[in-house]
Amino acid sequence: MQYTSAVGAGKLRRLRRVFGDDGRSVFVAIDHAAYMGEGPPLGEPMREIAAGRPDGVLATWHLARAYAGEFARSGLVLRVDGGSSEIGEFPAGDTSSILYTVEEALKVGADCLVMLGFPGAPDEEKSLTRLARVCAEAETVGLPVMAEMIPGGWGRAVPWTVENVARAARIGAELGADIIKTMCPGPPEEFAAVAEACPVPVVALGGPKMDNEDELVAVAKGIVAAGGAGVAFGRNVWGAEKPRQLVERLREAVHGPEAG
Ligand SMILES: O=C[C@H](O)COP(=O)(O)O
Repeated sequence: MQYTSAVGAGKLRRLRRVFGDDGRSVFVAIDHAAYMGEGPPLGEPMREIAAGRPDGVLATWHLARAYAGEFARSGLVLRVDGGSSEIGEFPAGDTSSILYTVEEALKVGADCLVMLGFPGAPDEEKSLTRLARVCAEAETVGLPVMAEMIPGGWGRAVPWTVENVARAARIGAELGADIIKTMCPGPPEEFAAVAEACPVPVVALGGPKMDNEDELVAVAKGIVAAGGAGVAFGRNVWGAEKPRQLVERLREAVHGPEAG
């Protein structure tokens, strides 16, 4: 029998809570209302998402508490940065802080933490320092961290090139993150360069709502085919007419037919 440290075992168990046996995951992001303006509708739509059995949900403190029962079978990825309602997708300047300690996150049942990193932004040192500090602290209690890496462009006009997204993902991993969430820089095939460059699993974020669900499901399939570990979609799921069915379709796209 081979023993691992207690915190190592804790991290392993928590990572298993947010990934399937195949090492892939369908995360649903429901944390928008705290910092991105419009957020997911409460009540029945939340229960609908939960009924689709996402592998994990990216949630705020409130949603983690309010829907603890509904999402008990999905891993909880707690948003720990924020404190400004102007963070959005493209911050003019970094106004974010760390809101919760790792102990508080454990109390609410977090299996993982999520926070943003903006490498290549003019004030990148703020978010990258926060990320590194939280990763180091979370490591001491065996709590994984998902870094949402949004490249700022390193002074160039077009920030989301394949090279920049791959570089951003790698930076997140180097600073200590266990999972990277980042954008797909173009067609899903291009995610291969991002996944290959990164030593930890990378999942693709969703972005604004698409008109066609078939296309969204095809993107999820393409991400996995390109070596991505899955998807973390928000608006496209909670904005769907039938969120439960969409989560099931995404599960099938990411994990294969028996998972749907
Ligand atoms: O955690 C929040 C997400 O980054 C936003 O998700 P979304 O772009 O798929 O709506």
